[in-house]
Amino acid sequence: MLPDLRERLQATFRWTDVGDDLLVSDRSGWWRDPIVLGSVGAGLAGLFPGAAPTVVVSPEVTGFLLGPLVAVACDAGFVEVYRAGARRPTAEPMIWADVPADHRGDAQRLGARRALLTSDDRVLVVDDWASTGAQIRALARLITTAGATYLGGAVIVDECPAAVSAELTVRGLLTGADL
Ligand SMILES: O=P(O)(O)OC[C@H]1O[C@H](OP(=O)(O)OP(=O)(O)O)[C@H](O)[C@@H]1O
Repeated sequence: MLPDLRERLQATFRWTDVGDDLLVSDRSGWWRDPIVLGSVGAGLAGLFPGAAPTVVVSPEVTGFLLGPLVAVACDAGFVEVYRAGARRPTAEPMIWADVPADHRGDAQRLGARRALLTSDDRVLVVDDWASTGAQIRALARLITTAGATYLGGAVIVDECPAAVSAELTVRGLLTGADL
């Protein structure tokens, strides 16, 4: 299944030329494609065979689409991670982790509801893309601060430097070079 999924992810991805020699990724074709949507959850879960996560954690916004697909494939639950300032504050107590600079060079704070992660949890971070790894690094810190076990990061595209992927146990279905 995996070679077909990889090919399908490549076939349904586009770069959009926004001028000034700048290309931005258009990932919407992945979600529009029933085959990708139906198989990407199991595909990402399969990057961590035997890991048996109890919870999948993903940042908004794309992670809210992708994370639950992986959670279902793992028989795990799902916890949302919000970006500070992106919406009205969450009412429940939160646990936060700072991202000094993301792939755009912007600082961020990522937060999850404190009560949803416990020392019994084995947590898999899921996202569509890892670029510098800064957000996954912050999420790993958030998870361990909560007392839970960080298993790694499963992403569709891993374009982190190899040392960063190894440090953070990031595994991808595709590399940046595949696109
Ligand atoms: O490895 P990093 O440098 O931390 O970058 C990775 C992040 O960048 C993208 O998010 P984006 O900010 O584009 O938000 P989105 O989820 O709304 O697409 C992607 O979905 C990851 O969350």
